[in-house]
Amino acid sequence: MPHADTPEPRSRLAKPFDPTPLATAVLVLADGTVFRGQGCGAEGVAVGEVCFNTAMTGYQEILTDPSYAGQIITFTFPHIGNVGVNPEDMEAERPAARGFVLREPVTGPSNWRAAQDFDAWARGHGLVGLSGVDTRALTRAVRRGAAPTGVIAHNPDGAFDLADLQAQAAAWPGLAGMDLAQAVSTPGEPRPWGQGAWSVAKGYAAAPESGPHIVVVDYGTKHNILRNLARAGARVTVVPADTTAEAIAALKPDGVVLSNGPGDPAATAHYAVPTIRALIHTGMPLYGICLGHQLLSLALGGKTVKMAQGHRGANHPVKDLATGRVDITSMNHGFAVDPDSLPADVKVTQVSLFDGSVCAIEAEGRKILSVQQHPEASPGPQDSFALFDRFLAMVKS
Ligand SMILES: NC(=O)CC[C@H](N)C(=O)O
Repeated sequence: MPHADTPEPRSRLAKPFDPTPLATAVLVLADGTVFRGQGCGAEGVAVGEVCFNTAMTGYQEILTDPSYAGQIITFTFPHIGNVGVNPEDMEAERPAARGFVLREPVTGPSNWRAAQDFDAWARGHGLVGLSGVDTRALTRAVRRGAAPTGVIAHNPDGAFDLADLQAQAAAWPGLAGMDLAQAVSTPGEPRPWGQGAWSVAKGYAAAPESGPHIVVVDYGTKHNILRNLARAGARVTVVPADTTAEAIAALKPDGVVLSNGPGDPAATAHYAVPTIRALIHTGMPLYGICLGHQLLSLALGGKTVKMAQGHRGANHPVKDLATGRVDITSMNHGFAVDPDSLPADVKVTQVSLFDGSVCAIEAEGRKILSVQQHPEASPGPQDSFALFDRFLAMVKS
């Protein structure tokens, strides 16, 4: 009971969190927890691993990062939509994420770069969304449940069979053991980056036609990795995830980049590791980013594990063990390299200051650059771009 002298709440903040009578979307976790809110983006049902990203900017880049295949992304930053969406900020042709969860209704765009409204864009891409959720409570539930499975259902009529949605969530197998790289990889033949309709038509600077030739094995590469390689002076060719070492060698690369990508690295290993091992054997300079770093570690004899808490955000401090320098990085991973599994000639060179997990490795006597972070993701905003130049210097040395 309130005290008789308690003043009436005056501010808007004192209103109940979700006063809307009809929930037009729900998120149901496998354990039966239900979050109600307002639907946005596409109507329909989407199932996947529920994760959260703490970045304050870059929602379009996050939603179009192919590494999010099979996932529902909770944005802990409340204002999503304020800069709209535009063709230059796509990290892939289309989003691979399953859906998204927001605190506030989608904010209308107010930015000179905005080409489209976020809500309409999400609808057009079939991304099922939910707003009006207490994302702090959901984030805590995700942390407690170690990446739970969930189902988002968006139906303007507000009719939901919660038991059925929970059953769908419970039946989803989870990301552990799932190979998703092939599903998002470049299909078909090797493609030059920076020439032709794929990139120039979008207004990206053309890649140089000379310079070191870098082959990117596309396990779900973000376009900004390709742009950064081109910026650093490389001629770039993108090949499908299951390309053999012989087919890569036939392209006569000066170095090979193993890209980021979705799913469980151990499930992708059966076709990726033989290729990477053969490349290591030839002495080819290799640069592994995120999933690529995990696959490189597997190829060197290590193991990967599913993390209790994934890392997704733009302010993840990483310490270099040799120099003591700390970089603020962008991260997006739910698996990590097990440091105890690495053979004696492979050293951990960088660790996360959040949980001590492996952030970079070095292999004795080999031209290998291998990082868990996303150096192309502009966290600082340019702190990590130098890694691309470092790789090209390694290629030329
Ligand atoms: N961004 C990535 O490449 C992610 C790698 C891997 N799918 C993970 O979740 O750990």
